[in-house]
This record gives sequence, C-alpha cells and structure tokens, in this order.
Amino acid sequence: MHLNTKLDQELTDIFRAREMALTARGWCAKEFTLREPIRASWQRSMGYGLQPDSEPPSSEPQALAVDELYESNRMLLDCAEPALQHLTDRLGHHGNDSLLILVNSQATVLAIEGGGSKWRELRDLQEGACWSEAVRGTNALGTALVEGRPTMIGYGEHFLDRLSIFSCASVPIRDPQGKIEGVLDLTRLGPTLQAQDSLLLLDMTASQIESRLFIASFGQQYVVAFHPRRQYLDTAWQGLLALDGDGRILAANQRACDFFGMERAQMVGLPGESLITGWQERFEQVRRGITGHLRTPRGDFFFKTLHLPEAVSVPVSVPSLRKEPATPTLEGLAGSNNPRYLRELDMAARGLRHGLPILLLGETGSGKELVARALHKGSDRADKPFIAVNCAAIPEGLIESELFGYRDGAFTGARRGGMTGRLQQAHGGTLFLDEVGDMPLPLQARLLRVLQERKVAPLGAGVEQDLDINLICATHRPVRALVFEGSFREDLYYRINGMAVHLPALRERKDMRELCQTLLRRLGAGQVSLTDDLLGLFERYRWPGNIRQLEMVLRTLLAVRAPEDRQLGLDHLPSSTLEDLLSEEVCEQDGNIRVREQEMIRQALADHEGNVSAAARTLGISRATLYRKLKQAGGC
Ligand SMILES: Nc1ncnc2c1ncn2[C@@H]1O[C@H](COP(=O)(O)OP(=O)(O)OP(=O)(O)O)[C@@H](O)[C@H]1O
Repeated sequence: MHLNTKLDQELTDIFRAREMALTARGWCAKEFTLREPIRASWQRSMGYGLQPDSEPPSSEPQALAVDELYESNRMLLDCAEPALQHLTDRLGHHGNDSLLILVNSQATVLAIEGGGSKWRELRDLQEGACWSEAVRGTNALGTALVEGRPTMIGYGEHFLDRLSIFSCASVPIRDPQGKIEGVLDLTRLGPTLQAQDSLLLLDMTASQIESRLFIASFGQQYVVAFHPRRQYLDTAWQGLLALDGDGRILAANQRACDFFGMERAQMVGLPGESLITGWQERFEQVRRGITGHLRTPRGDFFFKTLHLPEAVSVPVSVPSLRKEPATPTLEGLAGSNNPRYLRELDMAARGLRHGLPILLLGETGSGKELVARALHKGSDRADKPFIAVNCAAIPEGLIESELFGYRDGAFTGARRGGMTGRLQQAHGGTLFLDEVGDMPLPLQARLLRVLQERKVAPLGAGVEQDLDINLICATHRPVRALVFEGSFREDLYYRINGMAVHLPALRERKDMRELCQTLLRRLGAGQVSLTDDLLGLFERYRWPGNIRQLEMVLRTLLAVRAPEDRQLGLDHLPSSTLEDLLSEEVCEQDGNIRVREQEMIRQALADHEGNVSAAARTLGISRATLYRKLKQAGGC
C-alpha cells in the first residue's frame, strides 16, 4: 500500500492500535490490513470531525416521533416486514448473536430484529437513530449508502472504537427507478468467517423486498415477472417489468435490465414491441393475467403476470364486472344521509360549470375519481373527453411526456410519430389530476405556466397550442402542509384550489347499509342483502382503504357464497378477512379494554425508553401490530 500523506499514516496508526487492543481481547481477525475502501471511509469519517473515541450523539439528527417515522416510510416497512420476519426465522437460534437492521435512504433506523438484551444497552441501536457516516463514521449502513453497493465492514474496521467489536454486511434496497430506498444490514458480534454468506442472504432478502416495492409502486399498472427458466419465476432472480395500458415499459428492475442487456434509462418508455417478438398477442395474455412464453432477440423467457391494474384484477366469476358500471350521479355518491356532503358536491358542480378548478381532498379509496367523473358528467362538457392522470403512478422521468406529449424524435426512445399529451387530449373537456400532491416540483412550475397561459407545447415542438380545459385535482395528502414545508408550490395551490371539497372517510359516513346496497347492485348482486351482524361489524370497522376496501370485501363475500344464498352474514367471511375486520374495530368498542391496552403499551414503551421493538417483545405482539395500535390511539 502506498502511504503518501500524514493522514494515511495517522489512520494506519489508529488501525494498528485497534488491532492490538482487539487481539488483547482474544479476538483476532485473520488478516489485519486497512483495506482501501475502509481507508477512504475512515478519511471521510475524519472529515466529518469524528474521532475514534467519539460518543454517540446526545440527540439524533432526525428526531422524528416513531409513528411519524413509520408513517413516512410506510411502503418500505410494509414491503420489508415479511422478508425481515423470514430472515429472522432463518437465523433462528443465532438470533441472539446477530442483529438485522433496516434503515431508510437517510440512514435512519426503521427496524431492528434479533439480538439479545446485551445489544440493547447500545444507545446506537434504536429506531430513529441515524447511521450515516457523518454521524457514526464507517459502518455498513452509512458506507453502503455512500458507495451505493453491498458493503462489508469487518471486525475492527468501524471507525468508532465502540463499534469496532462488530462485523457487518449490508445491501442497498432499490426502488423501481433504481434509487436507493433503504439498506438492510446483518450485524454480528466479533469476527465472522461467513461474511460472504451474510451478503448472499441479504442480497436475496433485499431482492424480495425490491419485488414487493416494485409491485406496490405500480398498483394501477401491469407488472410482469420473467426468467429464462420457469422455476425461477417468483424468486429473487426474476426480471420485473411494469407496463402501462398500451404495453409501454414504465419501469424495469435490475435483473430485467441485465436480461435485455440495456440500461434502465434506455428501457423505460419503450413500447413492448421493440423488445419482444409478437408483442400484441403476448400483451393480450398479460392483460388476461395468463402465464406464457416470450420470444426476444436476447433469448426466450417464461413470464407470469404478477399484478393487474385494480379495475381489472377481479374474479371473473363476479357477473357485474363484465362491463364498467355507469358513473353514479352526485346524489347517488353522497348517499341520502350525508346532506352536508351533497351540498358541497352541488356547489362544486356549479363552480366547475363556471370554469372554477376543483380540488378533491380525501383518504385513499374514498371516491375522489368517481366524484371527479360525476362532476364532469354533470357539467356542460359531459360529451367531451374526461382525461385522468395519476401523478403518483407515473415515474418521474415519464410524467412530463405523459402530460405534455412530444414530437417525433424529441428524445431517444421517443415513439415514432410522437405522442399527444394528456393535457391536449383533455382539450375541450375535463382534466383530472389525481394525487396532484405527488407531482415533482419542476413539473409543478410547468403546469402552473400552462394553467396561467392556457397554452401547451409538446416536448420538442416550438409551437404552442391553445388549451381549453376544466380542471379537477385530487389528493389524499395534506396539500396545505406540503405548501408549508415547500414541496408544493403555493401559487399552484391557489391555481388548482378554486373550491375544495372534503370527501368523508367511510367510517364517518352514516349510510353503510345504503352504500353496501349500491355497491352490491354495481357488482350485479342487487338482490343480495347483508345480515344485521355483518352490517354492525362493518359500521364499527375503521376502513383504512375506505369504499375501495369495502368493495373488495363485498366481492370476496359474493365470490365465496353459494349461488342460492340471498343474505350475506358473518359466516360468509373467510377467517382472514374476519380477523382483519375484528382487529381494527373503532375505539368506542370495548372502551375499557382499549384504555387498559393503551396503558400497557405506554408502560412498555417507557420501560424500554421508547424502543418499539423491545416494547413489542415485552407485550408479546409484533412490531407492526404495536405501531398499528399506537396509530389507532392517536387517530381515535
Ligand atoms: N359513493 C360511491 N358509491 C359506490 N362506489 C363508490 C363510491 N365511491 C367510490 N366508489 C368505488 O370505490 C372505489 C374507489 O373509488 P375511487 O377510485 O374514486 O377512490 P379515490 O379516492 O380516487 O382513490 P385513490 O385515492 O386511491 O385514487 C372505486 O371502485 C369506486 O367505484
């Protein structure tokens, strides 16, 4: 190794001293040399002003409340939970000697699994602690985030003395666009001879989490898995593609890029036919959710449709789904027992007729899109196009071309003949921007200009065209708060908010019986009714997925009943659905038990200084359940 600076010498001296101290403890790694990536990371650590004997920070830089942290990383945690559980089970009796840690892209600890009580004494090991290099020096989590690749930090290689007794391996978890979403780490006490095995195990677990993230990110699109060998479908080695309704590639995982020998940026935006022979026929199979065979210039693959857009992912046996039900009227949507809501909808309809932009605010599944369609239908543009764009479902790189369209040859991979943007498609009619709160900031600026000037120019085209649209936007996010924190432009907020309508959550509505009857009719089962027991259960449940979730439950009930059953009751509920419904009944139910439960939770958290994993263990429930109970306590 070439030493040419004073700093190099200093680092080597620290390492030698560390080596002697660790050897004196009776643990000595086989080969003690300061590897190059470790030296670089130590240099960065010193650059942050850390010293080997630095203490843990007195307060974490990202001191978010745990439930807030959980909420803002919900998708990653939900997708990681089963894989983490599986890996913890696999580690089995080694669980006390090792620790699994999941951090988000800011290196903030989201979950810790395994480890005995001795590990807990370390203040560093808590949910909410930050493991960036800047805070804790060289470590597998923070260093993997800097280097963007799997990382091993051996015994003695951490920069901080108090962490040098650990050996760690970590693997980044990437989102469908290839951005690092988090890092998974396996930490062991003392030197380990199985570092490569740890990396392999983590790599497989990270791939499983990435697959779940991929599917969860494209809930409104088609997701297809493929592999040259059939038995590798549904494994960590599968290639994944997300496709829009025209069969265009919206996202590809790393393995899909490897199979096609292309960069992700080259693949995204390509029509399926540019990669796959006989694409139209294959895409028809994808749409029908069939497993099949793909022929490509890079070889043949087996494929399996993993996910269909929600509107079509329904059991074929439910009769009503053969054709799209008609859009209900505003009266039908509000229901007869919600007069205030109906008044608000009426006002919005009048506003829209006068060209006012309408902003629909409501939880996911509360009916925002259906209300937007009904408002359009009630307007003087009813016979003109209604164009819906889900700003959260389109990858950031595609949303601009999706909205504004492009001219032939505007960029590499552009479709021949160009593409008409959604804004132009809506000309003369209504544009519905769903999840507008998720629109990236640069695009907000462009949209603002379009709304001010009422003109649009496709990418690559110099000439602007007039744009005459009614605008309805919707979001489940608190836009005002987004404006306040700077992620949503204030001027755009006023542009889209001519009038705001708050859609009630299902648990706030007073028309459960009527709504169920409407949904059953829409599902082609108008002659079927619900027992009072079942209705009572529905009325007590919190319905986090609102009407969409209720619709799914009704579909399940219809699918499992015998054809002659005209009344649906508790007996028709599959046990897993019943468990879900019982687990989240609203808090008026069994008030005393709930209060007692909350007391026990508070006590357990206090006993463990806020460490949720430890409190969950004491209470004998999973961490996810504890979070849910904490959320319920806050929400009720
Ligand atoms: N009042 C209603 N009567 C009958 N069905 C409804 C009603 N409101 C919503 N639905 C149904 O519930 C489901 C979810 O509705 P919709 O997609 O409009 O919700 P959303 O708020 O836009 O959801 P997201 O925020 O996830 O986009 C749809 O299948 C819709 O048909």
